[in-house]
Amino acid sequence: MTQPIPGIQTIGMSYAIGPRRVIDGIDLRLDGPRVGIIGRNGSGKSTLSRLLAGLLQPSDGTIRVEGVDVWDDRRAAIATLGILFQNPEHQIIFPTVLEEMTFGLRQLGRAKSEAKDAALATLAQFGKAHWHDASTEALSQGQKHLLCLMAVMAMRPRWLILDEPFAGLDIPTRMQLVRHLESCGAKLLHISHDPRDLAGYGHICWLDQGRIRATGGPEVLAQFETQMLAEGARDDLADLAG
Ligand SMILES: Nc1ncnc2c1ncn2[C@@H]1O[C@H](COP(=O)(O)OP(=O)(O)OP(=O)(O)O)[C@@H](O)[C@H]1O
Repeated sequence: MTQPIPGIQTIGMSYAIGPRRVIDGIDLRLDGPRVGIIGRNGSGKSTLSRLLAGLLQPSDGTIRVEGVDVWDDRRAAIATLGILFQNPEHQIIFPTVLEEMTFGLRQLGRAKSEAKDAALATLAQFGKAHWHDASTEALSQGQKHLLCLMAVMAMRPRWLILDEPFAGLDIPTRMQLVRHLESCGAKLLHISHDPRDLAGYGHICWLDQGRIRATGGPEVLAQFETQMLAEGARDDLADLAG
């Protein structure tokens, strides 16, 4: 049997909205432990994260994550990768922490008691065992982010896709979440418009108008920042990006 290709691989991946390709023929070969995707507003970052997570069907091309076709094989996709969004309100659907944490595990086919045990073990691992019957509505914004992270990590994904998860968080909350992420054990694909989020990442791709403009090491972040400062000096907000 042939071994699946490790990491994330896209070939000719496009996503069109009407006549416009907001993701335009992207070929990527990415592997962990930490990959950053940088791009300005409207460059297609959220669309890319949803394509890689299998939440959108590409108009063209293929996407494989650790060999899994994430659109065609949803069960394998949710066992392989998790995604954290900017706004945890869009992710949390249950009234208590434990219900929220067991939902994904049940989707993976785990029995009720097994899902509960796995959720409780993850809460304990994050030092939050006492949260199990807390109301999700009563959590602060930072706590909601942490709940989403724990709910995803309970499923033991190999990849965690982060779509600007730190926007709007204060410095201590952000630092705590970064610490949890660094020790979570999943490969990280972190998407952001802010080079500071991706400092220390070994592999960076610069997304520009739905295409990969540059890919490489940390020097790509410096190139991006230089370009953004130049655009910021002359830009007019009337010019729509993307
Ligand atoms: N539902 C939609 N209908 C029409 N255009 C859309 C839709 N969703 C996204 N777009 C367009 O696709 C392009 C890429 O959007 P996307 O949200 O992926 O960018 P982004 O890089 O995540 O932006 P931001 O940093 O502002 O969140 C943008 O020009 C956006 O206007």
